[in-house]
Amino acid sequence: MLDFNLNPLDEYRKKASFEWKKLKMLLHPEQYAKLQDVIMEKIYKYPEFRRGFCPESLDEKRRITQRQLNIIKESRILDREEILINLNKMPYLISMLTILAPDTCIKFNGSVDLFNNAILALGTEDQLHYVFDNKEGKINGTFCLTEIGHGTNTKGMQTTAVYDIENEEFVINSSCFEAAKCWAAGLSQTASHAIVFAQLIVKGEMKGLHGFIVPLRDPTSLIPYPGLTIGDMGEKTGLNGIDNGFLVFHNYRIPRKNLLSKTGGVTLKGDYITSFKDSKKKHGVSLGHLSIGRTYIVCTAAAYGIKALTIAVRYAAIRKQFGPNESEEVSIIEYQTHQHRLLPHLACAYAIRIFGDFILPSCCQFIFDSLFDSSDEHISERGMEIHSICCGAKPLASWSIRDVIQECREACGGHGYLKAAGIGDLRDNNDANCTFEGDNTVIIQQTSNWLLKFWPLVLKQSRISSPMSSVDFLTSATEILEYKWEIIDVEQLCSPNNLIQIYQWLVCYLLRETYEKSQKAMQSGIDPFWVKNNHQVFLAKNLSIAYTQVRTCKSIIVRDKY
Ligand SMILES: Cc1cc2nc3c(=O)[nH]c(=O)nc-3n(C[C@H](O)[C@H](O)[C@H](O)COP(=O)(O)OP(=O)(O)OC[C@H]3O[C@@H](n4cnc5c(N)ncnc54)[C@H](O)[C@@H]3O)c2cc1C
Repeated sequence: MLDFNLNPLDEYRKKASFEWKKLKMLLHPEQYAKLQDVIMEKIYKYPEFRRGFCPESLDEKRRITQRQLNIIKESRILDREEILINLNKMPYLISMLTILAPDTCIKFNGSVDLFNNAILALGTEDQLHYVFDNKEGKINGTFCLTEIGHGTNTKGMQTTAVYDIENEEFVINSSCFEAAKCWAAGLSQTASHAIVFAQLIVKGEMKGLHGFIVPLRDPTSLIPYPGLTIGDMGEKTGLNGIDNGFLVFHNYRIPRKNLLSKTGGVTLKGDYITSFKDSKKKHGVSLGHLSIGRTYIVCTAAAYGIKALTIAVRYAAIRKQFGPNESEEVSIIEYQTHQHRLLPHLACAYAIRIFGDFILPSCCQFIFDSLFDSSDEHISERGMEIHSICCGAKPLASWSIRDVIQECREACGGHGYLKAAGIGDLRDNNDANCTFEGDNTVIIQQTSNWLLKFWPLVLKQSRISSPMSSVDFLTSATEILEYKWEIIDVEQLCSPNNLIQIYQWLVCYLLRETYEKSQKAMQSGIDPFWVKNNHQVFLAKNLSIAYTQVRTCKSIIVRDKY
């Protein structure tokens, strides 16, 4: 590892109480540093990855993003088969691409991963060719769930797919403007195929939300097919290389075989079939598959935060204001307030980065096992657990990094507000992390809902264990709640084991409080919908956060366990 060239940061680099090379090796083991070089060599030869500082038009941004996406597909950098050889390299790739080409990295997630994973999770073997075609760049995917009228409430979605027995086709319609699909990445200009979620209607009966593979445009000319109105969402606060669009269906027909029918299919004669026996199992597995985007977000958020902190900490070492006398000014990093503002965020970004190193490979491993290894009897429970961890991890990471970036911006004063400082773009890009793949405030409720199922087992004094062991400590919940700490100094307080014990106590406490208060409210006749709503702010939301913090701390301590 090369030393830095002489530069104005040397004064502070020399003062470090640790060896920076050792720390770097811990975070970036040599094999990944080499991988980074290999990838840079692969893609840096393309001018699309060497961009200047000139502002680009919206069209140009989008053209470059699509070109970059094609290059990533062609060079197979994020190819599933490549990654399966060493799952741990995935977070490094995502972090690197997030810094190099954030829009492209996010577009890859929407148009390749979400599209392909929906087919792998919900589709059948005959539909796998779409996955390969998408990977090879023969088609471009997009994922259309959100509608104008309903985003997080998927049950309320109004796009319909009615089965036409005579023609063996589904007829898709947007019943009103509110049913228009919106936001999907790549939909506006580049996607040739979409995964569309619509209410399935068979013989006049509603069968609930189902996924369909819908051809949108000719893959070569990219001209939309008749029966569709496709438009653009317009310029966004960030990530403008991505062509997010909207879509309205007018009696649009697709073949019967385009229904993703792993959990429920329709026969030629229009009978709805579903394997009730293991539908619960399939649900858990599907949720696990669809978690991958949230694990990406943990890694992209960490990468944004680390970049913002690098800028702010370096700036703090160079920037001088005030001093003990008129002739001497000191670097702003010397100010207690400045350290207090930046250093906890630095620790937080490290923690999220390491958590990403754990959660993304865990999710990839889960997807791999669920597809190719039938020996895991608990695969469905594992899917549920991955889903529950990710529904806490995405909010924790994106909210924390939102605060990290904002503090970094302010810590750089007026210069931090310049476009050229780069912090504003990081803030705008991370902002979307709080909303897409499920709004933070809403998805975090999935984590607490899952945790609440374990409290009755605590009351029965049953042994609690889960495939990824994230709730095993609840077996000792009663003893944990009795813990008394005799901590004498900060060092002891911050020892990893103490921190985990403290967070575990908090999880047990919040779990007991949320459960007991909800039960009491329910017994008094309050509707379960309002009971859940009324216990979010001080209980359920904090419960999910504390549980995710336990997982984060554990991934730091035992980062090589998984
Ligand atoms: C850049 C970007 C890219 C996107 N890409 C895609 C894509 O590729 N495909 C796709 O299908 N969608 C995509 N989306 C849409 C995204 O998934 C939705 O915006 C998101 O799910 C939130 O839905 P909504 O916008 O309808 O917000 P709403 O659900 O209307 O939420 C609005 C507010 O109400 C609050 N709220 C809602 N319900 C509750 C509740 N029960 N309890 C408490 N508070 C609540 C939320 O916290 C939120 O603050 C994208 C969005 C963005 C910004």
